[in-house]
Amino acid sequence: MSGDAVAATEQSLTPRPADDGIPDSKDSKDNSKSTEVSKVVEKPAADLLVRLNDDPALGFCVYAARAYRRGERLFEEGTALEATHDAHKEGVRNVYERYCQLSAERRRALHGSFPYLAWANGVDAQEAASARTLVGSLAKGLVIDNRLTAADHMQMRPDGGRSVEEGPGTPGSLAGTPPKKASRAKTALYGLLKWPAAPQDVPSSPEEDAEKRARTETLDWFSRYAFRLKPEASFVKPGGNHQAAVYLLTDLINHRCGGFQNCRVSADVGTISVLALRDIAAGEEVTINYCKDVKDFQCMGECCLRK
Ligand SMILES: C[S@@+](CC[C@H](N)C(=O)[O-])C[C@H]1O[C@@H](n2cnc3c(N)ncnc32)[C@H](O)[C@@H]1O
Repeated sequence: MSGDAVAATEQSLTPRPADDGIPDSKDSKDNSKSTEVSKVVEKPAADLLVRLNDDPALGFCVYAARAYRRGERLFEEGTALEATHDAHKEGVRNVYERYCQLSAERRRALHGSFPYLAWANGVDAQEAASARTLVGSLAKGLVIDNRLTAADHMQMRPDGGRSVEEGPGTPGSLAGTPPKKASRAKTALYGLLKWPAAPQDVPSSPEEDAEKRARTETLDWFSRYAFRLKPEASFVKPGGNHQAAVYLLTDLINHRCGGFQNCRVSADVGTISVLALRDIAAGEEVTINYCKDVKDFQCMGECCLRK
């Protein structure tokens, strides 16, 4: 993968306009019914486990639960949210609208993977953590470790340094400390991204304030996590607007500098795969290289800590 947050995928994608890639409960055979989630999780870890790292700075980490051979696919998953997202054109960004159009179940799954998104949209932290099992039930061929409690979850995701202007209990406010959000080097690509400031002289209701914040933060979250899809795979032809997408699990894979990563991503119609670049041992952390030339990003992987 190249680039920071919204990185171009290695292969062309053909987006599915009416579908964000996660199978609906009704059309999946195996599948996303929450009653079956525990069965899936109880099985021996066939493919992959997601666990929290002990290091609070890194947040989620993805670990291989068995050995993989070079070239082998670790897992594949559908797109969790796809949107039109062009850094230069405010009018064509539809991230928040696409998020709101998702079914409640799909939004819940996103909250499970992305506590920051949950916070931005006023979702209770415990509720967001409990939704993590959905990641396992919606993504294909994945086994998710759901043994961690919501408390563990929040301990591992401390305040990312953002202040909450309104205190708990204020009407329309989002109580609590926002979970840390990713700050990949994608900011270089989407540095121009700024939601227009609200006019100061127009009084707004608490509800309007809450929605304004949800819009701003949802867009910010997306710009940091989304993979930018190649132009030829966009709804709009090359030279037009950019499509970008987030994935429930692939987005939780941490970075290692060039030569130290053990995987790469490869995108196909509505899905993304994670492929082993070399043999991977059971228990090893799955890593990718976010970008060849990562700026404004202090790598805390062993590749840099050893230096
Ligand atoms: C795409 S997310 C990866 C999943 C992330 N651990 C999480 O819980 O959301 C990218 C973020 O993870 C953290 N991260 C990943 N790899 C890192 C590394 N090598 N050094 C420092 N931070 C890293 C940074 O906060 C980065 O902004």
